[in-house]
Amino acid sequence: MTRVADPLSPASWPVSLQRAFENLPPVAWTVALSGGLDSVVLLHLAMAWQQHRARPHTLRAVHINHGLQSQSNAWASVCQHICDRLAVPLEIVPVAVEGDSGKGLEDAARDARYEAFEQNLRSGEVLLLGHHADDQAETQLYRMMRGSGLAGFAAMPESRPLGQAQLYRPLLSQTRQALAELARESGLFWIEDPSNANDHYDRNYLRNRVLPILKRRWPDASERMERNARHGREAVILLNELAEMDAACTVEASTGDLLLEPLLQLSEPRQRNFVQWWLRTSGLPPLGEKQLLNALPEFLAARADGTAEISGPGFVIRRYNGRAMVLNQAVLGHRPDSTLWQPPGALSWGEGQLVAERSEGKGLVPFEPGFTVRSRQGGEHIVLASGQRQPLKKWLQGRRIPPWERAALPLIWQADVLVGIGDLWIHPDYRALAGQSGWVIRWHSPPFRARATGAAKPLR
Ligand SMILES: Nc1ncnc2c1ncn2[C@@H]1O[C@H](COP(=O)(O)OP(=O)(O)OP(=O)(O)O)[C@@H](O)[C@H]1O
Repeated sequence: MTRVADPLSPASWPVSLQRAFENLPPVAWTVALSGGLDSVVLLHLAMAWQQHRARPHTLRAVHINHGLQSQSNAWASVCQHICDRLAVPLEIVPVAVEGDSGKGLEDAARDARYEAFEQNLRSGEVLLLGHHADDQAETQLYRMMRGSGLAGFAAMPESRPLGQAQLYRPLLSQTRQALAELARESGLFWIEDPSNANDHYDRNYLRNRVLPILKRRWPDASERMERNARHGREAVILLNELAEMDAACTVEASTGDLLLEPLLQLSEPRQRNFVQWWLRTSGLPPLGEKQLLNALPEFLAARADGTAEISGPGFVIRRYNGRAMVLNQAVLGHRPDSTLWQPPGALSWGEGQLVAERSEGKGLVPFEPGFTVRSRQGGEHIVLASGQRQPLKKWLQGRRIPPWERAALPLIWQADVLVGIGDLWIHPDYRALAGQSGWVIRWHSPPFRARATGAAKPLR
């Protein structure tokens, strides 16, 4: 960096840094302050920028105290001291990190931190993080070693939504060395995290051992990798746009199910890209490598009414009637025991519910002492309006009701006569007539389609 008198003055910043700050929305900024070099520099730069621009919007800082190290409270005090000197309000947020969540302490702490950021920020606010080019290179290498695919290669975006707020990383184009020089020249102080020296952790190993080797050969390795990451991010955007275009002809608007015929017209890589996008936008985890390469082609090529399925955590993809649908594993295969039911009132039936309301001239004629509700056993018949009998199986097939929904349907019996099926059918001889009151039945079917439990995790 070429410096004029004050190294913190925006006039002496490299153009890339000026541009990054220029691009930040002119709203309230919150700096995520860990007390380490990157975020301490970031806080001073943000302050200098605001003074330089004479912008009236507010600046504050937030420190997340994970309470994981003996010095955690000392870190919080240092952050407080730095902010007091700058007259920047600081909020210290303690979080509980669950070490036994199976993710590893580092990942659990990171998840807790981002959750705390999200809760701490108000709508329209901007959170600034101190990630720099070396963090980006480290993240890219780390994800590449985990085999995270193109999204991993794309590493961290410059900005992304964070709940109702927006997260930005204005230092991504700066190296750690440049930030350290600036901090030293400006007489800033910060804390070195002792755990950064522990090469047992993958990220530290990459930072302390691997990146220095790469930089000896290619001094600008971090900048090159950030360039690659940017290409990766653009490729991710383009692939998402392609999937959105494919969705126009392969997703049934009313149900969100996949239409198999148009999907099969796409090339195999495009099918894979689309299916992953489809799952992600439904808030579900993407398929693993083996499922994507082996199970998916088998599933797509299977007989339309075959038993092919692909399972994921909590969901299963099945096909029926030329469509693929994502089903909620928890509600499949329920066959409740036979139950006596005396309307009015509701009857819980497996994961669904039967409700009866009295009405004039409509619904099922009332019976004392009520009905018996049973699951399908096989071999049942229904009576059509013409008086003809028809096997229930054939009738259900004709209405294109998928097998798992058939199994969950409540069959309503009066003695040994099948008088109703959920709210789909009533025996013609048992319909209430004009002047007669009857039970109008509503069947709230179980939530078969898997719904998102939360939005898909974005790139960090
Ligand atoms: N305890 C913390 N409180 C507030 N902000 C933090 C804290 N830890 C990290 N940050 C923010 O995150 C930035 C990156 O920190 P760091 O490099 O330690 O993260 P990381 O461990 O690589 O994880 P990730 O990059 O996923 O956040 C910091 O510059 C700072 O802005």
